[in-house]
Amino acid sequence: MANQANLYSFPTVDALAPALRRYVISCQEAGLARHGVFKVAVSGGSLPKTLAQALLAEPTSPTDTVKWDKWEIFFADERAVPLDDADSNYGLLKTELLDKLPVDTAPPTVHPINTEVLGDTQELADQYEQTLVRSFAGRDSVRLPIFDLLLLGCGPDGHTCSLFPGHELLRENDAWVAPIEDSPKPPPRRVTLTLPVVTHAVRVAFVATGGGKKEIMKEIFEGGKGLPCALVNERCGERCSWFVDNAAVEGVSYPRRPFNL
Ligand SMILES: O=C(O)[C@H](O)[C@@H](O)[C@H](O)[C@H](O)COP(=O)(O)O
Repeated sequence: MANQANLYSFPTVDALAPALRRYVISCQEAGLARHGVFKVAVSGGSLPKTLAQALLAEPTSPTDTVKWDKWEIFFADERAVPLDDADSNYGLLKTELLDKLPVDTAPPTVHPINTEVLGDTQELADQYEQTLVRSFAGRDSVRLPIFDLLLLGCGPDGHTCSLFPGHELLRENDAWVAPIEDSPKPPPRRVTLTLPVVTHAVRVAFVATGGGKKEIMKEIFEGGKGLPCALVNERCGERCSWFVDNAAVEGVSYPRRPFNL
C-alpha cells in the first residue's frame, strides 16, 4: 500500500460530503501556508453538486472554514460553449455552488475560458494556458503549474478531465492546456488540462458515486489498462485520493483506507 492512491469509501453521498469538506479544507490550509492563496481546478459532471453539498454545509468548528476569498478556481476541463450554455462547466459550478454562497461572502476568483474565441479550440486552449501562466508566475520560471488541488470526476469509460482512453491527448507532454475536437462524450469540442499538469498537482481528489461506476472502478483499481484515471493513480500515488460511495466500489478488491483527517 505504500505510495498508492487512497480509496475512501462511505455508505452514502451524505456521509461522503463531510469527509470531502475536511479534505478540501486541509488542502486549502496547505495552499495558504505555501503561497497565501488556494489554487484549485474543478471538473464538470456530478462533481459540482457533491462539492456544493460538502462546502455549503454549516461549519462545525472555528477551523472548519472555507476561506472563499482566498480561492482561485480554474476549470480542469471545459466545453467550447458560451458560459450560460447548459453544457458549460463554468455555468454548472455557478448554478450549483457559486450562486449559493451566502450573500455576505467575499467571493473567490474564478477563471472561466475566453468565450470570444470559442470557434478556435486551439486558441481557446492557448489563452487558457496563458491564464495559468499569469497565475503561476510565468512559463519561464515553472515547467508545470502546481495546483494545490484538482477535484475530478471519473467517467464510465475511465476518462477524467477531457482525457479519454486511448486518445492521443494522453501523450501530450508540452502543452498545459490542450484542445480536443472529438470528445466521445458530448459536446465534442473542449479544452482540458493535460496529464502532466494533472499529475503535477500537490493533491488530486476524485469523487465517484453511484452503482453505475462499479465496473469501471474495478478496471481502474484492479487492472488499470492505461485508463486515464488509472494513469493519474499510478503517477500520483498517495497524493491521489478517491472519495466514493459503497455502491461505486461494490466488488472492487482494492483496500479501502479509513478516513481520519
Ligand atoms: O466536462 C466533463 O465532461 C467533465 O469534466 C468530465 O470529465 C466528468 O468529470 C466525468 O465525465 C464524470 O462525470 P460524472 O461525474 O457525471 O460521472
